[in-house]
Amino acid sequence: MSEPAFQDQYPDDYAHCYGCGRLHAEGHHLKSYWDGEETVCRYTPDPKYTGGFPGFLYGGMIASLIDCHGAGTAAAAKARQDGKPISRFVTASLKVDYLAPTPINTELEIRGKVVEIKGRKVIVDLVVFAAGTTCATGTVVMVQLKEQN
Ligand SMILES: CCCCCCCCCCCCCCCC(=O)SCCNC(=O)CCNC(=O)[C@H](O)C(C)(C)COP(=O)(O)OP(=O)(O)OC[C@H]1O[C@@H](n2cnc3c(N)ncnc32)[C@H](O)[C@@H]1OP(=O)(O)O
Repeated sequence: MSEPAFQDQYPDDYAHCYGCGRLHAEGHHLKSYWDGEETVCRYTPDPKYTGGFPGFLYGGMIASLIDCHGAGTAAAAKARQDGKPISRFVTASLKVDYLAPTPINTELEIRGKVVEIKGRKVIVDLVVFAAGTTCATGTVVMVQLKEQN
């Protein structure tokens, strides 16, 4: 992973996201990278993000992981296709299926796969793994900001 994370390539004006903006003082600072044709993001949730009972992550945080890694994946895929620097995408649609409880204090692996790039729209499928178990899957529709096109 010698290339900078996708999020570390966002222009400064677009790097303030709570989930993944490098310039957000209190955010999660998620980092996404290429891994062959897929993308990967690793994150170990803190117990303060506990869900309904101890030891497990709350669903909103899982959605955030899918959302922000999906946005990074869309931006990187569009940049790679067009041979241009990374630009900023926003979430138009976010779907999550929760398949198994997701532990905290365990490194999670979020993997992304591009389904479609059409104009400013990129669709990405995502999977959240914990110690080899598939905990959640998701699909996002990301749209490139017009001023970034
Ligand atoms: C980052 C900070 C920037 C700040 C400086 C700039 C400000 C500029 C405001 C941007 C807002 C930022 C918000 C904060 C960033 C988040 O926190 S991201 C999480 C929350 N997301 C949002 O708040 C996004 C709110 N939604 C929107 O702004 C607009 O609906 C969108 C998503 C930009 C799309 O609008 P649009 O650019 O007019 O795109 P549009 O031509 O309608 O659609 C493009 C394609 O996407 C498809 N599409 C659109 N919506 C959907 C949907 N819901 N489901 C499925 N497909 C869809 C369309 O069908 C179309 O597909 P094709 O026909 O080409 O196949």
